[in-house]
Amino acid sequence: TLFSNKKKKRKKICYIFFIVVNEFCERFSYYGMRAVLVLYFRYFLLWDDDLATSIYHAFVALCYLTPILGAIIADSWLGKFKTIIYLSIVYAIGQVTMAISTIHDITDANRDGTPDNFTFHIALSMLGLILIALGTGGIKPCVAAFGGDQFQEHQSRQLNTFFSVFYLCINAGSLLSTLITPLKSVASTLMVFIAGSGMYVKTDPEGNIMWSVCKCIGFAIKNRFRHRSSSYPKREHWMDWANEKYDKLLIAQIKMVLKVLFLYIPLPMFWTLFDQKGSRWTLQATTMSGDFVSILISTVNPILILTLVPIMDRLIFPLIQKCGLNFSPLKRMTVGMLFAAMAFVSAALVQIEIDKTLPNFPSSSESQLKVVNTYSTTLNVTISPNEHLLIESFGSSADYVTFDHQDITVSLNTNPVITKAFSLIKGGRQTLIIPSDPTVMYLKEDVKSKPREGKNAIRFVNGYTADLNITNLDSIEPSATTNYTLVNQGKRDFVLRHGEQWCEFSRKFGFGASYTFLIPSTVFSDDCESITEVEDMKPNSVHMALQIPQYFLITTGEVMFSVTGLQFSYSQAPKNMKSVLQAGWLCTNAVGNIIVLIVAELGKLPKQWAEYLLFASLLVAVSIIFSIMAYFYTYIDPAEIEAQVRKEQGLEPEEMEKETLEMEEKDEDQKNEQGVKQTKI
Ligand SMILES: CC(C)C[C@H](NC(=O)CN)C(=O)O
Repeated sequence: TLFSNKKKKRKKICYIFFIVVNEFCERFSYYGMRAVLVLYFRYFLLWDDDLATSIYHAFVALCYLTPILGAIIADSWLGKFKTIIYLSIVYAIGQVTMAISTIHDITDANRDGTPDNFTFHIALSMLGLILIALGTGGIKPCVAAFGGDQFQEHQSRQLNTFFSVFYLCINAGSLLSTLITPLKSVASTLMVFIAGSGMYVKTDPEGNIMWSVCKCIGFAIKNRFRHRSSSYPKREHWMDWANEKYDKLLIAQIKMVLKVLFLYIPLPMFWTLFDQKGSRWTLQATTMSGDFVSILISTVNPILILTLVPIMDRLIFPLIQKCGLNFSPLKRMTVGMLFAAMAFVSAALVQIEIDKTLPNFPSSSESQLKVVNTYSTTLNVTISPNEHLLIESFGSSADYVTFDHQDITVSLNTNPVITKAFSLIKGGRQTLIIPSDPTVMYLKEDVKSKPREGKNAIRFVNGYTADLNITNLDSIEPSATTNYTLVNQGKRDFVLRHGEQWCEFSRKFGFGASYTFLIPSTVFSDDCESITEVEDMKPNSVHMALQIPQYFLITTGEVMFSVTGLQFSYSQAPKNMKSVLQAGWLCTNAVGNIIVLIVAELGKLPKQWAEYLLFASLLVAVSIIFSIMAYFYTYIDPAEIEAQVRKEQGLEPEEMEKETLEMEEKDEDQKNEQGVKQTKI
């Protein structure tokens, strides 16, 4: 017996391995594609930021809505195994379609590197994304539930470990996703999953269960309405009004599912905060310093998951249990929400620090102006009505001057005095460039937000007497100013050239700054030494490491909330509705994403830190509501309830046991048979 038990255990580990590796590969493919999706929208389809982010969030929301479809197909029709196989094929077709849509040569007849027919590429990529959403979302509830199905009722500890390992694989897949192409991994996902085919415990679908559930609920509501008079005796539960027509077992199962779904109502709020990691927090990082921005953003969450899940499972939860505290799943989820709220408080504190260092940008009714002087002497600049600035040659005004009107007149104390009228841009920042011939002074528009991704915006004013060529820039005419170019952090070299003459100019950049470099007429004679710099925007000074606490808190929250939610959704579902409840759980994520979309569309509070605090407070309020709901929730053992109802229906426990035994024996025979077949092959 000992030998055969060990053998069974080893066999189980083996086929669980196929399932978790399958999840690893699938997440690998999904996150690998998702990581480059916004870039594809921005730089291939040439969409603007807003459209790219909206479509991205809509796609993510769709990926977490389609699980309902997958669950219906699995529980009512194909069974989980076949659903996973077929929808994985749809998934792979989606990835191929998406890949084809990125080949610009298909419509680039004139070979200029730009597609000629954007509509074709957009249509193809949208089709690809829909297929991917259908594939990834459709299989998601089935894989988790299918994994759970491999365990027997008494194996609840192993089941919990399975879900933790399953979650680890999700995150290991997402962590490594950038290294291997997504396409290969969909194919390997399928192969890994099929490889374990002969070993799995496959539960059969029980007819069109979803349709029966809807009909049963509809009947209960109608029947309750028909018997609304007080002369009819009350029933314990409103679903009991379906007793006249529907099987008691089905009614009991629906009650279990509805109880859990009701509990899910407040949960999207957690995901609303969680999913802002990828939007608001990423933007916050671009206003900070530190050279690990992209690495931090894409890897910190999965790395923390890989560390925290084992720590929680092996250390924290057992320790809490040893202290005699009952840290039930719903309590864990509540604490998870509170951690996410704390993460947002931490983000607000970081934001307050950042705000102290941010430039004072103009409001929508204001205009800001700075003056740069490349004239040969110091100038006294008067900006009507009462702004007087003294600006050295090849220098600038100390900071931007803010005006609440747009029409200004500028006078220079040259001989004769030069006066010129300008109209400033409302809500904009501009620089008045005074060239060597001040009569042609002109306005140049400046950046009015922090350069993206911690880059630096730089431009040059040519005070040299002839055209100049600067590395990577078009040639600049005398007295002209280039447009901004974005440069990365670190040391950058520029070569300035005019005919045979040249000199090299080096500059070390930080993060998120903006500079105007003034090139004097002596530039070649002093080997670029005399180039002066005007700091239009200071580099970021709050270090990105300050974001680590908020990532740590939200990931701790995720481990408590999400891993537990996954286990809870499986354990509280009746056998024939496991995928449906998994889908319901994933839908809370979709709704959370939709809320992010709506919030982004509605705009933000004037202060970002206030918005973070608002979200934190909302989640605390929601977690209080959830804890009250959880207090009234009684954990159930679906199998026990089903057995009890069966017993009440007259099916003797012995018969049931016999039935189960027969099924188990059948399963075992089937597996042995397949094992023999495989060995023969
Ligand atoms: C809604 C899911 C549980 C999301 C999950 N994401 C992560 O684990 C991210 N740390 C996924 O399945 O991708």
